Amino acid sequence: MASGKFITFEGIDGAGKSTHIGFVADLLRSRGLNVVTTREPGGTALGEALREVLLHQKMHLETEAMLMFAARREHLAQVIEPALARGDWVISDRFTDATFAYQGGGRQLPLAKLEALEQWVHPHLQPDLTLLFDVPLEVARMRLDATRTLDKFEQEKADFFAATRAEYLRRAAQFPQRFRIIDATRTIPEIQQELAQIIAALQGPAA
Ligand SMILES: Nc1ncnc2c1ncn2[C@@H]1O[C@H](COP(=O)(O)OP(=O)(O)O)[C@@H](O)[C@H]1O
Ligand SMILES: Cc1cn([C@H]2C[C@H](O)[C@@H](COP(=O)(O)OP(=O)(O)O)O2)c(=O)[nH]c1=O
Repeated sequence: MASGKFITFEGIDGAGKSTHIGFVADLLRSRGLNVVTTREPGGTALGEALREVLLHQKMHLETEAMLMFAARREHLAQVIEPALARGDWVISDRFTDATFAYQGGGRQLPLAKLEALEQWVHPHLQPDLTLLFDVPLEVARMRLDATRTLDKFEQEKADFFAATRAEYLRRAAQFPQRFRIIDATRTIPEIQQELAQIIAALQGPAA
């Protein structure tokens, strides 16, 4: 059986990543592949309950980081690992890079602590492809303001998002083999055209 791949979507709030998840999933499904779409924090009943707490309650920074990884542990056990074991493709709206970017970059938690949690929770698994939707802060903020009531993270100030974005870009440079930086200031059709090319290259001609 062909083995499925694990694709993650990342970026600061308002970059536009959620807009494109359905497009990429449909692209893969149209080629006969089984695709599971999911999100973090969340993806399981417990994970969604933790998401409610994480997005709306104030807490110690280390509690926040550990709850992100607790939700992830459940998500891996219940959704991601079984799907990959079946040969399905998995698309997750955020994964561990988000913890490095938000809790590490944005909130300045030492990265070594996050690396320790990562080693604990998924020592042997990394995404096959991480699509980093990158936009300047002002663009992201404008897109967010236009659409919704802001949660705990979305209410953070510009310097928080500058540090979050910088950590995402630092990780993209650190792991160039799995990251693709998407210039998300472009129009949705332009971005979709690039996504289609990236997915075609990932999938290979024979699939
Ligand atoms: N390339 C784009 N150009 C203009 N608006 C966009 C673009 N991509 C997304 N949007 C809009 O920006 C808002 C935030 O997009 P969303 O995908 O929810 O962001 P994210 O998931 O990264 O927080 C939505 O209203 C969406 O329609
Ligand atoms: C997965 C993850 C998300 N987050 C934050 C980023 C987002 O602000 C928030 C929820 O992510 P997201 O689902 O992208 O929000 P929305 O549905 O509003 O677009 O959680 C972290 O701070 N650390 C993490 O590890």
